[in-house]
Amino acid sequence: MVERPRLEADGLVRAFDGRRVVDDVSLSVGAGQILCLLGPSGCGKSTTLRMIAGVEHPDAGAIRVDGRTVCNGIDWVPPEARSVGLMFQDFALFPHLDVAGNVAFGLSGTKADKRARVEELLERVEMSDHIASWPHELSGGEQQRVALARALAPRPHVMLMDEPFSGLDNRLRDEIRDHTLDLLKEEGTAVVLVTHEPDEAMRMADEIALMREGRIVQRGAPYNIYNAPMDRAAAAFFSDINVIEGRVEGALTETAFGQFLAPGVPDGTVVDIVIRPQHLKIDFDRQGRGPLPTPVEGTPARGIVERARFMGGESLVEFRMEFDGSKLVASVPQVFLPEAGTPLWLMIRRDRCFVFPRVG
Ligand SMILES: Nc1ncnc2c1ncn2[C@@H]1O[C@H](COP(=O)(O)OP(=O)(O)OP(=O)(O)O)[C@@H](O)[C@H]1O
Repeated sequence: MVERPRLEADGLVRAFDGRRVVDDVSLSVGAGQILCLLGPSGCGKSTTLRMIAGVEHPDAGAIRVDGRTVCNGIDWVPPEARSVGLMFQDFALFPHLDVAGNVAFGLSGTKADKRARVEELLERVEMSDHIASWPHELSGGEQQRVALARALAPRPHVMLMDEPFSGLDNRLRDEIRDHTLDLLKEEGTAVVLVTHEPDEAMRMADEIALMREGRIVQRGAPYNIYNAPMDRAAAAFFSDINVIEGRVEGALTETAFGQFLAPGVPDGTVVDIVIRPQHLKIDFDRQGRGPLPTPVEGTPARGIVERARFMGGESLVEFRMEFDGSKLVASVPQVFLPEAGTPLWLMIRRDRCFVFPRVG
């Protein structure tokens, strides 16, 4: 039997001043699954989350938690009765309650039951030593861990998180993210996480839903979204990109790097051939001679190094291409800092580039 999703939303719409900021958004999340709503500022991520939480009324659409309708234009279940936990960046702890009091806040049952759940969760977020501390005595990361324990304490079926880690410094953020991920998986909570950071989505998500102007424009596993973006903007959202212009003739585009396939694209269409810096291959050892063309890597083209920078995990080398003076950037996963003015041959992995008809 197929397990029913814990959270389902169908056709959510929300307009402000006649403008649809959420426009027909549907999603479903299973137990222990993390869905990331990813997109630029203002694309409607938070409004979607707020509708699921029940603090914003949709103009249209339905929401179900474990198959129970919590909102559909007729029925309305208030936020506190939806079995939905919330964790936001500025979701502060109650300053007048100690750590135990904060985590116990939403719990019902006997005093002993509540105490047991508080202790269990604090142990899992490694905050047992702080059970009697006050919020102001904790660091930002510690407060975040208590907030996570508090949100999970009532065993919500669905957890909604809006940029929950953005207030933390980098090192702490990675640690807390991993911790949070483990805990959410263990609890089997269905999670919707809102973020505008692709790195965060790649790290946390089982599925990414890419949003743009109120709509989900692409969804899939992080690997698929990264490796098969729907258009140039989707590719550019995840990393810097290089773009080579081409014009289609007979389902092919002729460029200085050889031919690229453009199946189904009408003749005369201008296309963008998009390639990420790590897939632009530098041919290191040719003493001025380019390598022979291959079916996978096409024809080599020569560029002159303009600048090379070491970024820690990679070197970024900027080239001015001889064929048209355009700029291309290659990423090399090691220290590689050629002098400005050095000519080098570049090749493009055919299986790593995307060909999109140019928009606008
Ligand atoms: N209560 C409101 N009244 C009017 N406009 C609103 C209201 N809430 C949100 N908006 C507008 O709706 C659009 C979407 O906002 P939303 O907060 O959902 O975007 P977001 O993708 O979460 O952005 P961010 O990452 O910046 O939080 C924005 O243009 C915002 O100004």
